[in-house]
Amino acid sequence: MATAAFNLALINPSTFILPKSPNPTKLRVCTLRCSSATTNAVPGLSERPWKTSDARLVLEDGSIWRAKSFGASGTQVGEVVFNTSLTGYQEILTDPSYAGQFVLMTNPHIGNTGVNFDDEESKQCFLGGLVIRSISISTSNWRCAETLGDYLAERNIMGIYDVDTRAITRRLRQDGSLVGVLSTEESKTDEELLEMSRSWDIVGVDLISGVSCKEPYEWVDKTNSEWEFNYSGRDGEAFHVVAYDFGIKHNILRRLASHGCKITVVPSTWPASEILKRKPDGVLFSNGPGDPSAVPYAVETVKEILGKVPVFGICMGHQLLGQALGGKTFKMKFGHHGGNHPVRNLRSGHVEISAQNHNYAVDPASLPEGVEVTHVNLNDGSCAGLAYPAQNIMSLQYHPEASPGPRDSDYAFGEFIKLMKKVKVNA
Ligand SMILES: NC(=O)CC[C@H](N)C(=O)O
Repeated sequence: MATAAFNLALINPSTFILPKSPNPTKLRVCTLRCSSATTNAVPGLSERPWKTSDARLVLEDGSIWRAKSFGASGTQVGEVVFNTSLTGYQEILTDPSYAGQFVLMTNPHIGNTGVNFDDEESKQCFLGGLVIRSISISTSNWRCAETLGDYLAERNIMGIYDVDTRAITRRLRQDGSLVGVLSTEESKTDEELLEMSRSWDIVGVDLISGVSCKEPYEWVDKTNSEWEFNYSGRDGEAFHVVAYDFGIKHNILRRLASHGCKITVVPSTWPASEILKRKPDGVLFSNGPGDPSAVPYAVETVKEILGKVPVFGICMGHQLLGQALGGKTFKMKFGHHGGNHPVRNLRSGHVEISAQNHNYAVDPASLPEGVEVTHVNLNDGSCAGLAYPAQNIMSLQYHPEASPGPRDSDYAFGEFIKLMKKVKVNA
Protein backbone atom coordinates (compact mmCIF):
# COMPACT_ATOMS: atom_id res chain seq x y z
CA MET A 1 0.00 0.00 0.00
CA ALA A 2 2.77 2.34 1.00
CA THR A 3 4.66 1.56 -2.24
CA ALA A 4 1.57 2.16 -4.39
CA ALA A 5 0.97 5.51 -2.75
CA PHE A 6 4.61 6.43 -3.25
CA ASN A 7 4.50 5.57 -6.97
CA LEU A 8 1.33 7.55 -7.37
CA ALA A 9 3.04 10.52 -5.83
CA LEU A 10 5.94 10.13 -8.23
CA ILE A 11 3.87 10.13 -11.40
CA ASN A 12 1.59 12.91 -10.25
CA PRO A 13 2.74 16.52 -10.65
CA SER A 14 4.16 17.69 -7.36
CA THR A 15 4.13 21.19 -6.06
CA PHE A 16 7.13 22.46 -4.18
CA ILE A 17 6.93 25.67 -2.27
CA LEU A 18 9.98 27.75 -1.63
CA PRO A 19 9.68 30.22 1.23
CA LYS A 20 9.56 33.89 0.18
CA SER A 21 13.12 34.43 1.27
CA PRO A 22 14.93 37.30 -0.48
CA ASN A 23 18.15 35.28 -0.21
CA PRO A 24 18.07 32.39 -2.72
CA THR A 25 20.94 30.54 -0.99
CA LYS A 26 18.78 30.23 2.13
CA LEU A 27 15.88 28.64 0.26
CA ARG A 28 14.66 25.38 1.67
CA VAL A 29 12.85 23.06 -0.68
CA CYS A 30 9.82 21.43 0.84
CA THR A 31 7.10 19.43 -0.77
CA LEU A 32 3.35 19.28 -0.54
CA ARG A 33 2.71 15.88 -2.04
CA CYS A 34 5.92 13.96 -2.52
CA SER A 35 8.31 13.98 0.38
CA SER A 36 11.05 12.04 -1.43
CA ALA A 37 11.78 14.54 -4.17
CA THR A 38 14.07 17.32 -3.14
CA THR A 39 16.06 17.74 -6.34
CA ASN A 40 15.02 18.94 -9.80
CA ALA A 41 15.18 15.54 -11.49
CA VAL A 42 13.55 12.51 -9.97
CA PRO A 43 16.00 9.61 -10.47
CA GLY A 44 14.78 6.83 -12.73
CA LEU A 45 11.68 8.64 -13.95
CA SER A 46 13.14 9.39 -17.37
CA GLU A 47 13.34 5.64 -18.05
CA ARG A 48 9.60 5.15 -17.62
CA PRO A 49 7.66 4.46 -20.84
CA TRP A 50 5.09 7.17 -20.00
CA LYS A 51 5.65 10.90 -19.84
CA THR A 52 6.87 12.10 -16.47
CA SER A 53 7.21 15.52 -14.99
CA ASP A 54 9.87 17.30 -17.05
CA ALA A 55 9.06 20.98 -16.64
CA ARG A 56 8.84 23.57 -13.91
CA LEU A 57 6.92 26.79 -13.55
CA VAL A 58 8.67 28.91 -10.96
CA LEU A 59 6.70 31.93 -9.79
CA GLU A 60 8.22 35.07 -8.35
CA ASP A 61 6.51 34.35 -5.02
CA GLY A 62 8.79 31.34 -4.62
CA SER A 63 6.31 28.63 -5.50
CA ILE A 64 7.43 25.87 -7.86
CA TRP A 65 4.94 23.90 -9.93
CA ARG A 66 6.07 20.65 -11.51
CA ALA A 67 4.45 19.83 -14.82
CA LYS A 68 4.82 17.96 -18.09
CA SER A 69 5.91 19.82 -21.15
CA PHE A 70 4.47 19.95 -24.65
CA GLY A 71 5.23 22.26 -27.55
CA ALA A 72 8.69 23.79 -27.41
CA SER A 73 11.30 23.15 -24.75
CA GLY A 74 13.71 25.63 -23.15
CA THR A 75 13.35 28.40 -20.59
CA GLN A 76 11.04 31.38 -20.88
CA VAL A 77 10.05 34.24 -18.59
CA GLY A 78 6.65 35.94 -18.61
CA GLU A 79 3.73 37.25 -16.58
CA VAL A 80 1.14 34.59 -15.74
CA VAL A 81 -2.50 35.49 -16.40
CA PHE A 82 -5.53 33.22 -16.30
CA ASN A 83 -8.13 33.09 -19.04
CA THR A 84 -11.64 31.82 -18.27
CA SER A 85 -12.76 31.18 -21.88
CA LEU A 86 -14.25 27.74 -22.40
CA THR A 87 -13.40 27.65 -26.10
CA GLY A 88 -11.17 29.49 -28.55
CA TYR A 89 -7.70 28.53 -27.36
CA GLN A 90 -6.35 29.01 -30.85
CA GLU A 91 -7.58 32.61 -31.12
CA ILE A 92 -6.11 33.22 -27.66
CA LEU A 93 -2.74 31.76 -28.68
CA THR A 94 -2.57 34.07 -31.69
CA ASP A 95 -3.81 37.24 -29.97
CA PRO A 96 -0.71 39.52 -30.04
CA SER A 97 -1.91 41.22 -26.83
CA TYR A 98 -0.54 38.22 -24.91
CA ALA A 99 3.07 39.01 -25.82
CA GLY A 100 5.19 38.73 -22.67
CA GLN A 101 2.57 36.63 -20.89
CA PHE A 102 1.89 32.99 -20.07
CA VAL A 103 -1.76 32.19 -20.54
CA LEU A 104 -3.20 29.76 -18.03
CA MET A 105 -6.52 28.35 -19.21
CA THR A 106 -8.97 27.69 -16.37
CA ASN A 107 -10.92 25.30 -18.60
CA PRO A 108 -9.26 22.03 -17.58
CA HIS A 109 -9.30 20.23 -20.92
CA ILE A 110 -7.56 21.88 -23.87
CA GLY A 111 -6.56 20.69 -27.33
CA ASN A 112 -9.54 18.48 -28.15
CA THR A 113 -10.36 20.28 -31.41
CA GLY A 114 -6.73 20.60 -32.48
CA VAL A 115 -5.85 23.65 -34.56
CA ASN A 116 -6.72 24.86 -38.05
CA PHE A 117 -5.36 27.67 -40.19
CA ASP A 118 -8.59 29.73 -40.35
CA ASP A 119 -8.94 30.65 -36.69
CA GLU A 120 -5.68 32.53 -36.26
CA GLU A 121 -5.93 36.10 -35.02
CA SER A 122 -2.46 37.04 -36.27
CA LYS A 123 0.33 35.47 -38.28
CA GLN A 124 2.26 34.38 -35.22
CA CYS A 125 1.97 33.25 -31.60
CA PHE A 126 3.44 36.08 -29.55
CA LEU A 127 2.56 34.78 -26.08
CA GLY A 128 5.28 33.46 -23.78
CA GLY A 129 3.68 30.07 -23.13
CA LEU A 130 0.55 28.07 -22.35
CA VAL A 131 -0.34 26.53 -18.99
CA ILE A 132 -3.13 23.94 -18.88
CA ARG A 133 -4.48 21.24 -16.60
CA SER A 134 -4.91 18.50 -19.15
CA ILE A 135 -4.04 18.15 -22.81
CA SER A 136 -6.39 16.15 -24.97
CA ILE A 137 -4.79 12.91 -26.12
CA SER A 138 -6.86 12.95 -29.31
CA THR A 139 -8.27 15.64 -31.57
CA SER A 140 -11.74 15.53 -33.05
CA ASN A 141 -12.94 18.27 -35.37
CA TRP A 142 -13.60 18.39 -39.10
CA ARG A 143 -11.43 21.51 -39.39
CA CYS A 144 -8.51 20.09 -37.42
CA ALA A 145 -5.25 20.36 -39.40
CA GLU A 146 -2.81 19.40 -36.65
CA THR A 147 -2.48 18.88 -32.93
CA LEU A 148 -2.01 21.73 -30.48
CA GLY A 149 1.34 20.30 -29.37
CA ASP A 150 2.75 20.20 -32.90
CA TYR A 151 1.42 23.68 -33.62
CA LEU A 152 3.15 25.13 -30.55
CA ALA A 153 6.39 23.22 -31.19
CA GLU A 154 6.56 24.56 -34.77
CA ARG A 155 6.12 28.09 -33.44
CA ASN A 156 8.63 27.59 -30.64
CA ILE A 157 6.06 28.20 -27.89
CA MET A 158 6.32 26.32 -24.61
CA GLY A 159 3.34 24.60 -23.06
CA ILE A 160 2.92 22.72 -19.80
CA TYR A 161 0.15 20.42 -18.58
CA ASP A 162 -0.63 18.27 -15.56
CA VAL A 163 -0.30 21.27 -13.32
CA ASP A 164 -2.85 22.42 -10.74
CA THR A 165 -4.31 25.33 -12.70
CA ARG A 166 -7.03 25.93 -10.09
CA ALA A 167 -4.46 26.44 -7.35
CA ILE A 168 -2.40 28.81 -9.52
CA THR A 169 -5.54 30.76 -10.47
CA ARG A 170 -6.51 31.14 -6.81
CA ARG A 171 -3.02 32.41 -6.08
CA LEU A 172 -3.19 34.96 -8.92
CA ARG A 173 -6.62 36.12 -7.75
CA GLN A 174 -5.30 36.48 -4.21
CA ASP A 175 -1.88 37.99 -4.87
CA GLY A 176 -2.32 39.51 -8.34
CA SER A 177 -0.54 38.68 -11.60
CA LEU A 178 2.85 37.09 -11.00
CA VAL A 179 5.94 36.81 -13.14
CA GLY A 180 7.07 33.24 -13.70
CA VAL A 181 9.66 31.18 -15.51
CA LEU A 182 8.81 28.07 -17.48
CA SER A 183 11.68 25.66 -17.95
CA THR A 184 12.35 22.18 -19.25
CA GLU A 185 16.08 22.55 -18.57
CA GLU A 186 17.11 20.30 -15.70
CA SER A 187 20.52 21.99 -15.60
CA LYS A 188 18.91 25.16 -14.23
CA THR A 189 18.33 25.13 -10.49
CA ASP A 190 15.11 26.27 -8.86
CA GLU A 191 17.01 29.20 -7.39
CA GLU A 192 18.29 30.30 -10.80
CA LEU A 193 14.78 30.24 -12.23
CA LEU A 194 13.42 32.10 -9.24
CA GLU A 195 16.10 34.74 -9.63
CA MET A 196 15.17 35.06 -13.30
CA SER A 197 11.51 35.59 -12.49
CA ARG A 198 12.36 38.21 -9.85
CA SER A 199 14.64 40.19 -12.11
CA TRP A 200 12.15 40.55 -15.00
CA ASP A 201 9.17 42.89 -15.24
CA ILE A 202 6.49 43.53 -17.83
CA VAL A 203 5.71 47.02 -16.48
CA GLY A 204 7.30 49.85 -18.46
CA VAL A 205 8.28 47.65 -21.42
CA ASP A 206 7.31 48.59 -24.99
CA LEU A 207 5.93 45.29 -26.27
CA ILE A 208 4.04 46.89 -29.14
CA SER A 209 7.12 47.44 -31.30
CA GLY A 210 7.73 43.67 -31.31
CA VAL A 211 4.27 42.76 -32.62
CA SER A 212 3.28 45.62 -34.95
CA CYS A 213 3.58 45.23 -38.74
CA LYS A 214 6.65 46.82 -40.31
CA GLU A 215 4.98 48.24 -43.44
CA PRO A 216 1.44 49.46 -44.19
CA TYR A 217 -0.90 47.08 -46.01
CA GLU A 218 -4.47 46.92 -47.26
CA TRP A 219 -6.91 44.48 -45.64
CA VAL A 220 -9.86 43.08 -47.64
CA ASP A 221 -11.02 39.82 -46.00
CA LYS A 222 -14.52 39.89 -44.57
CA THR A 223 -15.98 37.50 -42.05
CA ASN A 224 -16.40 34.23 -43.94
CA SER A 225 -20.01 34.03 -45.22
CA GLU A 226 -20.36 30.71 -43.44
CA TRP A 227 -19.83 32.44 -40.08
CA GLU A 228 -21.40 35.84 -40.82
CA PHE A 229 -24.16 36.71 -38.35
CA ASN A 230 -24.79 40.45 -38.49
CA TYR A 231 -26.45 40.82 -41.89
CA SER A 232 -28.17 44.08 -40.94
CA GLY A 233 -24.80 45.66 -40.16
CA ARG A 234 -23.61 45.79 -43.76
CA ASP A 235 -24.37 49.16 -45.23
CA GLY A 236 -22.01 48.75 -48.17
CA GLU A 237 -20.64 52.25 -47.92
CA ALA A 238 -16.89 52.31 -48.46
CA PHE A 239 -15.50 54.32 -45.60
CA HIS A 240 -11.75 54.44 -45.53
CA VAL A 241 -10.45 53.39 -42.12
CA VAL A 242 -6.79 53.55 -41.17
CA ALA A 243 -6.05 50.99 -38.46
CA TYR A 244 -3.03 51.48 -36.22
CA ASP A 245 -1.50 48.06 -35.62
CA PHE A 246 -0.47 47.91 -31.98
CA GLY A 247 -0.92 44.13 -32.20
CA ILE A 248 -4.20 44.05 -34.10
CA LYS A 249 -6.43 40.99 -34.08
CA HIS A 250 -7.59 39.97 -37.54
CA ASN A 251 -11.22 39.77 -36.53
CA ILE A 252 -11.30 43.53 -35.90
CA LEU A 253 -10.28 43.96 -39.54
CA ARG A 254 -12.73 41.31 -40.77
CA ARG A 255 -15.63 42.96 -38.95
CA LEU A 256 -14.78 46.37 -40.42
CA ALA A 257 -14.45 44.81 -43.88
CA SER A 258 -17.82 43.10 -43.45
CA HIS A 259 -19.30 46.56 -42.88
CA GLY A 260 -17.91 47.59 -46.26
CA CYS A 261 -14.90 49.56 -45.02
CA LYS A 262 -11.76 49.99 -47.09
CA ILE A 263 -8.96 49.36 -44.63
CA THR A 264 -5.31 50.40 -44.50
CA VAL A 265 -3.29 48.94 -41.64
CA VAL A 266 -0.26 50.96 -40.54
CA PRO A 267 2.63 50.26 -38.15
CA SER A 268 2.46 51.63 -34.60
CA THR A 269 5.14 54.23 -35.35
CA TRP A 270 3.47 55.62 -38.48
CA PRO A 271 3.35 59.44 -38.17
CA ALA A 272 -0.05 61.02 -37.60
CA SER A 273 0.69 63.61 -40.29
CA GLU A 274 0.95 60.82 -42.90
CA ILE A 275 -2.40 59.44 -41.81
CA LEU A 276 -4.13 62.81 -41.90
CA LYS A 277 -2.74 63.45 -45.40
CA ARG A 278 -4.66 60.38 -46.62
CA LYS A 279 -7.89 61.96 -45.32
CA PRO A 280 -9.41 58.75 -43.89
CA ASP A 281 -13.03 58.66 -42.74
CA GLY A 282 -11.95 57.11 -39.47
CA VAL A 283 -8.94 55.87 -37.52
CA LEU A 284 -8.93 52.72 -35.41
CA PHE A 285 -6.46 52.29 -32.56
CA SER A 286 -6.08 48.57 -32.02
CA ASN A 287 -5.53 46.22 -29.13
CA GLY A 288 -1.93 45.48 -28.18
CA PRO A 289 0.30 44.00 -25.49
CA GLY A 290 1.77 45.45 -22.34
CA ASP A 291 1.79 48.67 -20.45
CA PRO A 292 0.18 51.69 -22.17
CA SER A 293 2.50 53.99 -20.20
CA ALA A 294 5.51 52.37 -21.88
CA VAL A 295 4.60 53.74 -25.32
CA PRO A 296 4.46 57.55 -25.02
CA TYR A 297 5.12 57.84 -28.79
CA ALA A 298 1.78 56.11 -29.44
CA VAL A 299 -0.03 58.45 -27.04
CA GLU A 300 1.48 61.42 -28.91
CA THR A 301 0.25 59.99 -32.24
CA VAL A 302 -3.25 59.54 -30.83
CA LYS A 303 -3.21 63.13 -29.50
CA GLU A 304 -2.33 64.49 -32.94
CA ILE A 305 -5.25 62.66 -34.54
CA LEU A 306 -7.94 63.38 -31.95
CA GLY A 307 -10.58 65.86 -33.01
CA LYS A 308 -9.54 65.74 -36.68
CA VAL A 309 -11.24 62.48 -37.68
CA PRO A 310 -13.63 60.02 -35.94
CA VAL A 311 -11.70 57.44 -33.93
CA PHE A 312 -12.42 54.08 -32.33
CA GLY A 313 -10.07 52.60 -29.71
CA ILE A 314 -10.14 48.95 -28.70
CA CYS A 315 -8.40 47.73 -25.52
CA MET A 316 -4.81 49.10 -25.79
CA GLY A 317 -6.29 51.65 -28.23
CA HIS A 318 -8.83 52.64 -25.55
CA GLN A 319 -6.08 52.99 -22.93
CA LEU A 320 -3.95 55.16 -25.25
CA LEU A 321 -7.01 57.31 -25.99
CA GLY A 322 -7.61 57.67 -22.25
CA GLN A 323 -4.04 58.91 -21.78
CA ALA A 324 -4.21 61.16 -24.85
CA LEU A 325 -7.32 62.80 -23.38
CA GLY A 326 -5.34 63.60 -20.23
CA GLY A 327 -6.44 60.59 -18.17
CA LYS A 328 -4.40 58.00 -16.30
CA THR A 329 -4.14 54.23 -16.68
CA PHE A 330 -3.28 51.83 -13.88
CA LYS A 331 -2.38 48.18 -13.55
CA MET A 332 -5.19 45.99 -12.26
CA LYS A 333 -4.66 43.24 -9.70
CA PHE A 334 -5.07 40.36 -12.15
CA GLY A 335 -7.01 41.94 -15.00
CA HIS A 336 -9.76 40.48 -17.13
CA HIS A 337 -9.12 37.60 -19.52
CA GLY A 338 -12.01 35.53 -20.77
CA GLY A 339 -15.21 35.35 -22.74
CA ASN A 340 -17.72 35.81 -19.93
CA HIS A 341 -17.36 39.37 -18.60
CA PRO A 342 -20.64 41.23 -18.05
CA VAL A 343 -20.56 44.85 -19.17
CA ARG A 344 -23.34 47.40 -18.90
CA ASN A 345 -23.82 49.81 -21.76
CA LEU A 346 -24.82 52.89 -19.76
CA ARG A 347 -26.46 54.54 -22.76
CA SER A 348 -28.83 51.68 -23.63
CA GLY A 349 -28.96 50.01 -20.21
CA HIS A 350 -28.26 46.67 -21.90
CA VAL A 351 -25.89 44.13 -20.42
CA GLU A 352 -23.42 42.50 -22.82
CA ILE A 353 -21.43 39.37 -22.12
CA SER A 354 -18.06 40.29 -23.52
CA ALA A 355 -14.64 38.96 -24.47
CA GLN A 356 -11.89 40.66 -22.48
CA ASN A 357 -8.12 40.58 -22.28
CA HIS A 358 -6.41 43.32 -20.35
CA ASN A 359 -4.34 43.98 -17.24
CA TYR A 360 -4.54 47.78 -17.35
CA ALA A 361 -7.54 50.11 -17.13
CA VAL A 362 -8.35 53.79 -17.48
CA ASP A 363 -9.11 55.64 -14.25
CA PRO A 364 -12.35 57.48 -15.10
CA ALA A 365 -11.81 60.03 -12.30
CA SER A 366 -8.70 61.24 -14.10
CA LEU A 367 -10.55 62.12 -17.32
CA PRO A 368 -11.44 65.70 -18.25
CA GLU A 369 -14.97 67.04 -18.34
CA GLY A 370 -16.95 66.09 -21.43
CA VAL A 371 -15.55 62.57 -21.60
CA GLU A 372 -18.38 60.12 -20.94
CA VAL A 373 -18.00 56.64 -19.44
CA THR A 374 -20.28 54.64 -21.75
CA HIS A 375 -19.64 51.09 -20.47
CA VAL A 376 -18.88 49.59 -17.08
CA ASN A 377 -17.56 46.14 -16.21
CA LEU A 378 -20.16 44.68 -13.86
CA ASN A 379 -17.71 42.39 -12.07
CA ASP A 380 -15.65 45.18 -10.58
CA GLY A 381 -17.13 48.48 -11.76
CA SER A 382 -14.08 49.36 -13.85
CA CYS A 383 -14.32 51.59 -16.90
CA ALA A 384 -15.14 49.50 -19.98
CA GLY A 385 -15.89 52.19 -22.56
CA LEU A 386 -15.56 55.90 -23.27
CA ALA A 387 -16.95 58.50 -25.62
CA TYR A 388 -16.12 62.12 -26.24
CA PRO A 389 -18.88 63.20 -28.60
CA ALA A 390 -17.39 66.68 -29.14
CA GLN A 391 -14.38 65.06 -30.84
CA ASN A 392 -16.11 61.98 -32.37
CA ILE A 393 -14.23 59.59 -30.12
CA MET A 394 -15.44 56.17 -28.98
CA SER A 395 -13.55 53.37 -27.29
CA LEU A 396 -14.00 50.02 -25.57
CA GLN A 397 -11.74 48.34 -23.05
CA TYR A 398 -12.93 44.95 -24.20
CA HIS A 399 -13.27 43.11 -27.52
CA PRO A 400 -16.34 43.74 -29.70
CA GLU A 401 -14.76 41.48 -32.33
CA ALA A 402 -14.80 38.60 -29.79
CA SER A 403 -12.77 35.82 -31.41
CA PRO A 404 -13.06 34.03 -29.14
CA GLY A 405 -16.16 35.03 -27.26
CA PRO A 406 -19.77 36.10 -27.49
CA ARG A 407 -20.96 38.46 -30.22
CA ASP A 408 -23.08 40.72 -27.99
CA SER A 409 -20.79 43.71 -28.55
CA ASP A 410 -20.45 43.48 -32.32
CA TYR A 411 -22.85 46.44 -32.66
CA ALA A 412 -19.89 48.69 -31.72
CA PHE A 413 -18.56 48.41 -35.29
CA GLY A 414 -21.96 49.66 -36.53
CA GLU A 415 -21.68 52.60 -34.10
CA PHE A 416 -18.27 53.48 -35.52
CA ILE A 417 -19.77 53.41 -39.04
CA LYS A 418 -22.54 55.74 -37.82
CA LEU A 419 -19.95 58.10 -36.33
CA MET A 420 -18.03 58.24 -39.62
CA LYS A 421 -21.27 58.71 -41.56
CA LYS A 422 -22.39 61.58 -39.31
CA VAL A 423 -19.10 63.42 -39.80
CA LYS A 424 -19.06 62.80 -43.57
CA VAL A 425 -22.64 63.97 -44.04
CA ASN A 426 -21.99 67.15 -42.03
CA ALA A 427 -18.65 67.90 -43.71
N1 LIG B 1 -5.92 43.34 -25.39
C1 LIG B 1 -5.23 44.43 -25.20
O1 LIG B 1 -5.18 45.35 -26.00
C2 LIG B 1 -4.44 44.49 -23.93
C3 LIG B 1 -4.20 45.89 -23.49
C4 LIG B 1 -3.06 46.01 -22.48
N2 LIG B 1 -1.93 45.40 -23.00
C5 LIG B 1 -3.45 45.40 -21.16
O2 LIG B 1 -2.98 44.32 -20.81
O3 LIG B 1 -4.24 46.00 -20.47
